[in-house]
Amino acid sequence: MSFRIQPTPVARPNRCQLFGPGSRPAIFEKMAGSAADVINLDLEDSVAPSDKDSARENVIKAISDVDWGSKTLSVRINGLDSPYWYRDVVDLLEKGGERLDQIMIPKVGCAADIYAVDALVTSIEAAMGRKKPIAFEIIIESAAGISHVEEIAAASPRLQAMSLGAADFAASMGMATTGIGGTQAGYYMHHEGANYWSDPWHWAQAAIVAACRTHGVLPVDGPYGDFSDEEGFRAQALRSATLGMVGKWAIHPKQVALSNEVFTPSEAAVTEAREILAAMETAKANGEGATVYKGRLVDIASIKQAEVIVRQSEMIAG
Ligand SMILES: CC(=O)SCCNC(=O)CCNC(=O)[C@H](O)C(C)(C)COP(=O)(O)OP(=O)(O)OC[C@H]1O[C@@H](n2cnc3c(N)ncnc32)[C@H](O)[C@@H]1OP(=O)(O)O
Ligand SMILES: O=CC(=O)O
Ligand SMILES: [Mg+2]
Repeated sequence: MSFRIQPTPVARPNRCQLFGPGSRPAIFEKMAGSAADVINLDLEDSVAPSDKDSARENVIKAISDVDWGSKTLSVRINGLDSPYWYRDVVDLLEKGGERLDQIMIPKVGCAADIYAVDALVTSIEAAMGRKKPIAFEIIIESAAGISHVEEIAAASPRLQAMSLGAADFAASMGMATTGIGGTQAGYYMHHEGANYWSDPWHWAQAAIVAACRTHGVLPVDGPYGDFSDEEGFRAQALRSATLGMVGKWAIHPKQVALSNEVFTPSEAAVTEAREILAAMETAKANGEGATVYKGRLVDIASIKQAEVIVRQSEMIAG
């Protein structure tokens, strides 16, 4: 326990982040017309080195030319280990216009990475007289990133969201897989003749959720590469939601509805949460801190659990 109140993350829907390569401007309108809450135009790993400059130009033009509606508009810049990132930041801030909400910093390994981008962004914003400060989101996708996840979550007041990037994470950790997220064939327990698959992403997700919740940042699950496997995506997303994450990336339009469905509290869940709140109101009126709801204990902690679901549902409904 701590006397400090846990900070509340920004109140905006983040159920699905739809990605698209900045080198593929033909899909930008389709992305804008999707049901994703967040759009991520990518300058990083879905863009070939030879296309980096033209992709940046496409993205800068699309920020103002495309009608993004009320979506959160984010651009993933290149990593700090590349020769491209500073030009991404300078051009996005100088030429991108006020519609851009956020930049995503990939492969963050320590708090100083965020400090470096923050310093550059802060200086350009001041020079340009930008009215709306740019928010940050980052990806934890390396051994260094997960090792320093808590200092990273605390690194800047600009930081709104943090994602687990399963592909680069697996590579950095030396994991024996080419799968991007989801069940991994080799990760199972064997007991009395049967195999039981476990979740190799669980510990990293739990570390991200804890760091994010400590510092008021939205925890988000990253990509699920096999976009033909809807049930695999749903299972991964359900595990993430159960663990405290608020949304997931879509790397194909097929995944948007699935993600929205999983990360929107169901009517049944909201009804039950409201009934628990009502039961606790009655308990309070009777001078009790604990009572019974559907044959199980509910107490003052149950109010906070139920409020998580009701608040999420109300925020999504607007
Ligand atoms: C590990 C990471 O870093 S993940 C994040 C970076 N990666 C990305 O951004 C990749 C994003 N996704 C893509 O580039 C593409 O979806 C691909 C390459 C996976 C598949 O592209 P395609 O072969 O065109 O897919 P497919 O033929 O199934 O597309 C179906 C329709 O959806 C459209 N579409 C495809 N991808 C997207 C997208 N990301 N956003 C919006 N629309 C899309 C296609 O244009 C096509 O539209 P149409 O029916 O009007 O012709
Ligand atoms: O950037 C995302 C990842 O999975 O790597
Ligand atoms: Mg990556």
